[in-house]
Amino acid sequence: MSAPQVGVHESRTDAYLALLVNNSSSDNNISTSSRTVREVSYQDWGRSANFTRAQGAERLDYRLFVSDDETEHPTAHIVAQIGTDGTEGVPGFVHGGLTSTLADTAMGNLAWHAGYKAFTANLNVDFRAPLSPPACVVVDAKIEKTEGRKVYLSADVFEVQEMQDGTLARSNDVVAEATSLFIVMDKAKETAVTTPDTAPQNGASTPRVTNDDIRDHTSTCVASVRETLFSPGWSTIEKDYLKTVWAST
Ligand SMILES: CCCCCCCCCCCCCC(=O)SCCNC(=O)CCNC(=O)[C@H](O)C(C)(C)COP(=O)(O)OP(=O)(O)OC[C@H]1O[C@@H](n2cnc3c(N)ncnc32)[C@H](O)[C@@H]1OP(=O)(O)O
Repeated sequence: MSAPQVGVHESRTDAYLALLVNNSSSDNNISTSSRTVREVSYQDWGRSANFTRAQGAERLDYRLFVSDDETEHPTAHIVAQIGTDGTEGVPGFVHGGLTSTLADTAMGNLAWHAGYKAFTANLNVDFRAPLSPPACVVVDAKIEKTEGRKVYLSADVFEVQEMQDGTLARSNDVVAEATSLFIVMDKAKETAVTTPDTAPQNGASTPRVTNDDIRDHTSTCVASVRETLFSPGWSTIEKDYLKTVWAST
């Protein structure tokens, strides 16, 4: 397994990633220290015009991980920051479509990485608690079952909260619960799917978030979370967790 390709959010999102491992519980079997995950790099898609990547630090940024072990039950995980620019539905609250998109993205990618070239045919989302931007969330997706061309998946969205002592923790209260049915495409449709090599180049005009973008971020809440994540303490913890999560590091 090759080392993860780290992006500009290395310090922050790797700290979030630690939460995937740190907050294991009996009812959440994906977050065990024995599970290895690998990051699905933005680079893996070349410059494809991926909708969720056409955002910015003030809107949405995330990293995607899929389990990399030889398991019958692969999982996918997203750690995301939802900014304050254009992310609201009801004023003051994150648009449910954005939350749904993150769930769909985690489930869709899981399906594809498990070998199912499939479309979302049906997506159900129960919004359990409101989310206020800026927010940090973790999405955990898994495959429930498959029947012929049908792939049934589920995803839970949890908020990452900053504790009084400045540490981060994943809330046990779910923000949203999603279920979906993906249908493996028939051969005719398969030929229409652009691969990273042939994808349109319009992604080239999509600016990647830079460290300057992050530093320029003016939201006090996000700034506070960011400060925590960039702190030296987190760097140490991050390395320890990376050793656990990525066997090769
Ligand atoms: C290199 C790595 C790249 C990785 C990239 C990862 C990208 C990840 C992207 C991230 C995520 C983003 C993801 C995205 O954005 S996917 C994009 C958004 N989704 C779409 O555009 C899908 C649009 N719909 C269609 O194309 C067709 O309707 C599909 C393909 C879904 C089925 O049409 P098709 O003609 O092929 O199939 P069929 O009609 O013969 O039906 C077959 C069976 O399925 C059952 N059925 C059908 N629909 C439904 C339904 N709604 N509820 C319940 N059941 C349904 C149907 O009854 C039948 O069952 P049965 O009679 O056999 O029992």
